[in-house]
Amino acid sequence: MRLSVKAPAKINLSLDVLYKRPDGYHEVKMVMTTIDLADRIELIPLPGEDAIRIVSQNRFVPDDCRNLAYQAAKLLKETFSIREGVAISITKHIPVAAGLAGGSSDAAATLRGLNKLWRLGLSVHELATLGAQIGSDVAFCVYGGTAVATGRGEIITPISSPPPCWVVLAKPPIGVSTAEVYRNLQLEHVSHPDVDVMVEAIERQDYAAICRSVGNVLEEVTLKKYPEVAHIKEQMRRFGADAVLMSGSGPTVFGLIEHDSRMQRVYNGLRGFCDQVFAVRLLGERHSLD
Ligand SMILES: C[C@](O)(CO)[C@H](O)COP(=O)(O)OP(=O)(O)OC[C@H]1O[C@@H](n2ccc(N)nc2=O)[C@H](O)[C@@H]1O
Ligand SMILES: Nc1ncnc2c1ncn2[C@@H]1O[C@H](COP(=O)(O)OP(=O)(O)OP(=O)(O)O)[C@@H](O)[C@H]1O
Repeated sequence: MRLSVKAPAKINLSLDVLYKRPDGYHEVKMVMTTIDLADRIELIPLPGEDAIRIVSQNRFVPDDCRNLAYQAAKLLKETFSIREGVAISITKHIPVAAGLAGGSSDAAATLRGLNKLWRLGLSVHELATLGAQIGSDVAFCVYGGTAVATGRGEIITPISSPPPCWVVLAKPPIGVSTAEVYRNLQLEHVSHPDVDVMVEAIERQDYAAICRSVGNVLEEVTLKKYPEVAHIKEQMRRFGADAVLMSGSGPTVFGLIEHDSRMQRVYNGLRGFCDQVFAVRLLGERHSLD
């Protein structure tokens, strides 16, 4: 039996960093939500072969132990002494190194899928705890939907999904190192978004208040190094997006837009000067994962 699993991207509607921890990670508080831009993971059993193989046509995706989906399969195999092999075919739609948690979502989808394929019977919480060993964003990606993430990002509290809207994404042709962005963050010099105000706006289903409350403390770091990200933000605003923000450590910028005609204008406008532009719906709900 082969299994197909959807691996959606995330955006950070609000991202605050509280302090740097003794273990080198940063304590964060953020609101994350899934969007309908997804990789497709296929899990294919390898009878009589105790191996993990990664298959991908995308030249930016490693096909060895550096791949986060590989690490997810290895973690389950080792933790539960599984002697079965699996090929993991990854069809990439999420841009790589974009701030959209593409690799993390592939790892999370692999955990969810192998839990079924190998009949492990693990709960979402157990899968998320395992996922956190692979990367800070993996726990959220296991849950999907909309959640507040705290700790280094691995403590997940699901919340209501925001009201539906369009999300237009634009990624300039640069890759950003998450570690470097955190390293260059000067906490005493940045303005902090109010994550609680965002959560309340979502709970009230107040679209205008959600748009007013978006904020990302990492934005200043990436904008300073890559002026093209600031340019995309300006253009997205000019074309009429209701709210504009960089996702995660960047460089992808997203715009929230309520009306179809406005979405079309923003999308077409950005296509004029940016290669990677997507217009997708906010998923927000957990049941949209499979
Ligand atoms: C920027 C975000 O994508 C927002 O959702 C995440 O905070 C980053 O999550 P991620 O890419 O899964 O990050 P990891 O792979 O765990 O860590 C990459 C590097 O980012 C830094 N890092 C990450 C998370 C965190 N809370 N504090 C950090 O300082 C660390 O230097 C770490 O070595
Ligand atoms: N399955 C995967 N898909 C894409 N990249 C992967 C994968 N596994 C490992 N990688 C590596 O991870 C690096 C970061 O890619 P990814 O797309 O996950 O970044 P990101 O979206 O910025 O992540 P985050 O938002 O979690 O910080 C890539 O440069 C690539 O070498």
